[in-house]
Amino acid sequence: MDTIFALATARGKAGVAVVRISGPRAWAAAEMLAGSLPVPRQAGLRRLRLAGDELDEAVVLCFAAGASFTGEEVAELHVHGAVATVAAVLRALGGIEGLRLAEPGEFTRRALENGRLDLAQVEGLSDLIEAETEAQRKQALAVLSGSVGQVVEDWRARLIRAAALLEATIDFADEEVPVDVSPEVTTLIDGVIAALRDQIARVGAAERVREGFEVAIVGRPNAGKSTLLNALAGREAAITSEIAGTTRDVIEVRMDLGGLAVTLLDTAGLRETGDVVEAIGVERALARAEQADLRIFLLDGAEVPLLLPEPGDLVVQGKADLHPGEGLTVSGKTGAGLDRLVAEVTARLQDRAAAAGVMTRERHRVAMERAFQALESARNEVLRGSDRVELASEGVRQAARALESMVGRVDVEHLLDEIFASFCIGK
Ligand SMILES: Nc1nc2c(c(=O)[nH]1)N(C=O)[C@@H](CNc1ccc(C(=O)N[C@@H](CCC(=O)O)C(=O)O)cc1)CN2
Ligand SMILES: Nc1nc2c(ncn2[C@@H]2O[C@H](COP(=O)(O)OP(=O)(O)OP(=O)(O)O)[C@@H](O)[C@H]2O)c(=O)[nH]1
Ligand SMILES: [Mg+2]
Repeated sequence: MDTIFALATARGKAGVAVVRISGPRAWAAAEMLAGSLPVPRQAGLRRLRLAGDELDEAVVLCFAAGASFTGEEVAELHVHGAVATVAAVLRALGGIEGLRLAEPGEFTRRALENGRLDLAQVEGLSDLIEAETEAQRKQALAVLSGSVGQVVEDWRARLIRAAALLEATIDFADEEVPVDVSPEVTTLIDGVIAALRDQIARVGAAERVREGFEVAIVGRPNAGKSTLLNALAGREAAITSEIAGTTRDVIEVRMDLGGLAVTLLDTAGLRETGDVVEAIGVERALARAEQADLRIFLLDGAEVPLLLPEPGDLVVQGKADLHPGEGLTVSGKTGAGLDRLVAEVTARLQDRAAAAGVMTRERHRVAMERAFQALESARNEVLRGSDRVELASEGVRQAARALESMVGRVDVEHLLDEIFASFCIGK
């Protein structure tokens, strides 16, 4: 097994940078530079040297094999965060026999291979590193902590028991079976089916928390959509002008609304138009608005053509400084009503986010769907009578295997490259 190393902290100038080394030669490599090592899990201040050349004064931290993030022997060099210092330390490590630079996500891949993390936890760690808002952070941390594995293990244990009960009746098929297991088996299967149905329905909300909700501002040309977007973003993200039909492309602004990641979309003003380019803009506006989680209809007196509000959408009167109206009124120009609008959007999205469950990815949904299908047919076989028990137990075991794929107990090699490709080097 190679010993790998990488900068674990972000690239570029910083107060302190951490270089991580993992593998059988990690301690030996750290000792070559530091002269001596502190006892495991205790920080020690050391001068790092290579062939008499002083590299830095660093804090060194070691973890023993079997008690580290990767499960391997690990050493960390906490050095001054200068670009040149990091470069010198990485160069020094690269010159040591048996050491090589880690690939993106390779430390985490080793943690997975050594059973320190399951596949869902790896996804949680990836999400945690990407987290920009409180809701993303909390959701990712729960997944990293093993919440998916716990739920899957509970379901799996119930299914294994159901399969064992069914198989017991196969073994005793020729003899007199003392008890009819089908009531207990159906109870077990029905319990898991209900739990699956509930969690499947919650994946969508969890995905919105993870990826961010989309909120589209729509309205007629000149309604003040781009001015409103700029006011909400706090910067001039979109061009505004008194000419109707100014915006053509969809303009995206990332925001944090009450801890939720939100992409706010400014769109072309909706109208029938002979202008070819503007017509493309209107098409794009309609397509994105239809996909969005919530639409803000910004009115300037008249109705918005070409698009109807859906339940849950917001209808807002714009240019409140010119014509004060009823209900929710805003002015992108003066800022009047913006706080209320933001509070209203936030509340609606928080309602939807509250439906998020433990499972956070399409991959989880697909696995749960497979398990669900297998259990539905297994349940039918149980109800059809004793000559179908083998099919029933096979269905239950198939469901258990589908669930296990969520945490990676069954073959998942093909997924790993994709997951780790999104990791940064040093993680
Ligand atoms: N300096 C430093 N800080 C860090 C990390 C790190 O690798 N180094 N982490 C990296 O992501 C995170 C902490 N995660 C860690 C997870 C497990 C172990 C670990 O040593 N696990 C052992 C022992 C467990 C225990 O003592 O309770 C194990 O699982 O056997 C260390 C860090 C965040 N902060
Ligand atoms: N008085 C007043 N004028 C506004 C307000 N919001 C926008 N305007 C003006 O209305 C005109 C159109 O504003 P935009 O924000 O470009 O309108 P839009 O809806 O993005 O227009 P299109 O991109 O063409 O669809 C500009 O002259 C703005 O200065 C407002 O709240 N009050
Ligand atoms: Mg505009």
